[in-house]
Amino acid sequence: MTTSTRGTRVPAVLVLEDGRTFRGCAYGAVGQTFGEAVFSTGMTGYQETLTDPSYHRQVVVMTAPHVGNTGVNDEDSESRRIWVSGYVVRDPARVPSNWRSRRSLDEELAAQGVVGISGVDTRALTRHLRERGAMRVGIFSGNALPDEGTMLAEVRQAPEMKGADLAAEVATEEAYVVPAIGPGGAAVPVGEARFTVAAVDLGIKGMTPHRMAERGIEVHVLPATATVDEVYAVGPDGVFFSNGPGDPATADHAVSVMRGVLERGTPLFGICFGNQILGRALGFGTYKLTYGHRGINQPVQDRTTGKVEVTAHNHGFAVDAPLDRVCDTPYGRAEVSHVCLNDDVVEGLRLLDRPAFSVQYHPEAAAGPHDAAYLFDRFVSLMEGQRA
Ligand SMILES: NC(=O)CC[C@H](N)C(=O)O
Repeated sequence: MTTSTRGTRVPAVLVLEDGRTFRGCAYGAVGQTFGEAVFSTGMTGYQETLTDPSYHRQVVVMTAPHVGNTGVNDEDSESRRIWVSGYVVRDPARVPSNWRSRRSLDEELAAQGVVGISGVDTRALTRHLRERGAMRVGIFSGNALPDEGTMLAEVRQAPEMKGADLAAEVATEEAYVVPAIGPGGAAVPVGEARFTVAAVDLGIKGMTPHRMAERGIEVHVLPATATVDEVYAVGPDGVFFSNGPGDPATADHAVSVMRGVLERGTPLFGICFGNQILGRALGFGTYKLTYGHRGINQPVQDRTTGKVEVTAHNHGFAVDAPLDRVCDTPYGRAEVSHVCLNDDVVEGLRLLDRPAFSVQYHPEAAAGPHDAAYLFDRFVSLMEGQRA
């Protein structure tokens, strides 16, 4: 049973695995929770962040001081539920105000059993994570809290993100179809779309099939466990691998399915986890970033055009591929197509001899920015090229 903390001041404490603690008030559900502490720098889009399945098992610290101002609506969620395991804010809105708002963020977190904490100096916490790196954390709230030694011991027993295999925990169990959208916004009958795409769901966000549907693509979303035969059973013109939670080093099944697609030469597009899986399929390694990229204003350069885009990110791992040369892989030549201008992290991969590419960031970004939406058009061009 969870209760909302609205109007009350239930004490809460956040305990990092290195022993640093922050005190505040309960926000959302009262109880205790654990996860990996990460910070997001997005000033808007908290509903999309909370419902992004890639945040499964992460406690998200918002650097924007005011959160919850526009409440929660019935339209903007990226999936069926909130996935963050905990939520840390400085100064939540007391009264949400927006014409679409249906309930307050505090009520929504409580209704979904998500434990949060407010009144935290999120700037100090973010600086700490930036210096020491993402680490395990616990939030404990209630009128009778355990002593600090007990809380710290519990945090240190929680599972780490490195080595976590989480995609199957968030992905759909049943395949489903997102129909193409025709002129005037009408759904195109199944089977009559311009293109069919098999989308392997590793934690897909709702906006991704929508962005494809808008381009005349019928999207068959398949469970994370789908086999190469199941992918080809939908008769795809292209195959897509989604974003998702956890450590890409554990995604062996997805890597082997992707290799099956690369062998057949079907147009392939990957986003975020999908980019890391393409990296692995080509023989590159992946590694954990110190504190990751999360937010909606990260500068990325498309090295094929030289253009810089402002982009949405949510990743804690990255592909280890050389920036300065074209590499020979089992599937022909490959290169790093996109790079983050803040820290030179690999943000995209492109094959030169096969119709396959991927990006580490989010061209579908629902709260925006939309600078990278052209990547969906690139995927369409690859499918057109294959037909010609
Ligand atoms: N959004 C994603 O797909 C994240 C991929 C992976 N879980 C990471 O943290 O890097």
